[in-house]
Amino acid sequence: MNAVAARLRPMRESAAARRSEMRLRRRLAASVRSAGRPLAAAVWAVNLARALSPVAVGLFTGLLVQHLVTSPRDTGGLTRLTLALCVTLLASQSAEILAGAVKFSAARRIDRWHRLRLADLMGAPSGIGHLDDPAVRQELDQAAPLKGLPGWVSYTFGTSAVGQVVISTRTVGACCAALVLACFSWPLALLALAAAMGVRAATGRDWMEQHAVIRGFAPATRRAEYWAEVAASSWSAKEVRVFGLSAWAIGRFREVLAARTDRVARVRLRLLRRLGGAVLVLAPVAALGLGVLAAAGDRLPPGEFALHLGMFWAVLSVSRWDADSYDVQFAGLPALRAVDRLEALLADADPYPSGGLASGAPAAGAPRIRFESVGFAYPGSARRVLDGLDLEIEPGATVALVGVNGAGKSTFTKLLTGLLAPTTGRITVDGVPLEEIAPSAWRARVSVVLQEFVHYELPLSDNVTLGAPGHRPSTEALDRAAREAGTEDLVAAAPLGWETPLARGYPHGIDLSGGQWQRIALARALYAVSHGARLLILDEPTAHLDIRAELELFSRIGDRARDASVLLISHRLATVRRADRIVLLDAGRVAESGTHEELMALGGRYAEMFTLQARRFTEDEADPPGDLPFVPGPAPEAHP
Ligand SMILES: Nc1ncnc2c1ncn2[C@@H]1O[C@H](COP(=O)(O)OP(=O)(O)OP(=O)(O)O)[C@@H](O)[C@H]1O
Repeated sequence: MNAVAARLRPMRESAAARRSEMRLRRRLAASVRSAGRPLAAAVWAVNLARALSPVAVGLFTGLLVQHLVTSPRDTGGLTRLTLALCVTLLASQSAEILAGAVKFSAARRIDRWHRLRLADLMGAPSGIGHLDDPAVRQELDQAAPLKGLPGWVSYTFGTSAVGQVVISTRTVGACCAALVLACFSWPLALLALAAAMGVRAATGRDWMEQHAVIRGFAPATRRAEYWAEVAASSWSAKEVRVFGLSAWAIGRFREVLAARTDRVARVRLRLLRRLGGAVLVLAPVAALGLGVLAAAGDRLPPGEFALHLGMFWAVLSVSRWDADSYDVQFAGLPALRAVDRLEALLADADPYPSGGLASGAPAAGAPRIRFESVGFAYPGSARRVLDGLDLEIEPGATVALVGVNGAGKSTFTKLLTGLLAPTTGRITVDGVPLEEIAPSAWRARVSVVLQEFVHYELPLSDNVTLGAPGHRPSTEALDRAAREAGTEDLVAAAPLGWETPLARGYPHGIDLSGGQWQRIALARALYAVSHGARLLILDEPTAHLDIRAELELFSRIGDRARDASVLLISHRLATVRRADRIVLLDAGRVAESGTHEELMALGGRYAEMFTLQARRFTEDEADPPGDLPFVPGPAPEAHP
């Protein structure tokens, strides 16, 4: 009994897999609705017309031949049948031409809908942990097949959804043709269907193998295309010329392409020999032989024989493996499977799943923040970037966080903003655990200049007011932020003032230097402070500025920073020396903490790093590192 069950299991599994694939195919075809009703209806109608036209052509051809043989003098009947055949052929050609245009428009709209669906999915969690999760990235790549295989075919979710409609309607057409055939001969109808399915299965394996070969080359092709881009792009032009990289980069591109073409050609030849010869030639010939034999034996009148032939070819159309089959197999179905897996993965991706359910919003003033034994490891990594970290940021204080590259300073800011949740320990704001505060409420209290701040290709004003998107933009606040961040000259000189687009591609658009972009990011953060943010996080806020510009900038923003607690991260120790407290991060925890004077007196790592930097400045005869006036002042007693 068990042996029988064991034998049946693979069959049951493959039947279940087929049923699941059919469900996915139905979902794929149904997603054509996202192109809008009229366009979706057009996709179905045009493709149905394409699929049924071989049946109609076969029918009218058979009738015409029969009429020619039986009533050659009936010119009226012959004319009507000829006209019907011509109209059918014309309709068939028109449907072919229309199909391309309809597919293009529908696929674009479906792609837009699909992209928004993925953006909604990825944007739903309030944190960013899932963005770094390799499993999520892999599913996202699979779910968004917008590029296809590099340098080979280009398919998208939209083209594969329309492709599924093409395949479904083609199957309907083939079944209609088989039904017509069955009216005359059931065996022939069955033989034609079997031949069609056999050819499809055999050539399907051929396509799969070819796809596997091309996929195997994908990483090399991607690299080669990157080199071709390096050789010909404006962003790389200077280095390419100075280093003389052009010929080398193009040579790499050619090498990979030649190797790939050679491999694919060999696979295709081998497969064609093995499969093509046997299946593509023998099966149709064998099936057609039946009809020919029947005709030769006078059992089929010529008209019916012509109809048989037409129907036979119509049935065989379902055996075709073309771009649509390819799209569905390698883009549409994998994308839908990946969307399902992505939904499951992201269902519990919120760093604080219960965020905002409890008492909630922090008080209005500068917050008191405590990190209590906080540990953190990135997903997929065993290394604890933070390990038992205890730290308090008092209301209105300026705390500087220093440490070597990779010490975990930026990770600290991600935890502080609730983008990531601690693996162990907890963070509290005014005594309330961060997981009990709604992410949106907490983030309205926080303003940041991140190391990798965003260059928005938007007007200058939007680049600043995005710091407080919930507030009506005010010119007064804009001008103040510009003054404090030192961008007022930039705004005055810009061709359209605040409305100047910060991108070259737009009319009157301008491009900014690294330092100017950094000032814009600062203006954005200060604009947020003037709209209620009470924790200002500055992660290397002046990395692109020279030391004089930095000095001048900090003297300007010192006053503004008085309204908020400030967390300042910088490798320039001269920048941080006037902070209320300097915290040195090492091995995932606070190694040293105190004022500049206290830490220098301690003679530990901070003192060593500061002395090293000071010596370098002295040797370079550059500005001494001692006097940057970043002095937000003592913590106020109470905050309105
Ligand atoms: N998304 C991530 N996934 C996995 N590991 C990460 C990720 N981001 C950072 N890390 C690792 O965490 C450690 C701390 O990185 P972090 O960026 O917080 O350091 P940092 O002190 O800000 O460094 P730097 O001074 O260079 O900016 C590094 O070892 C880094 O490789």
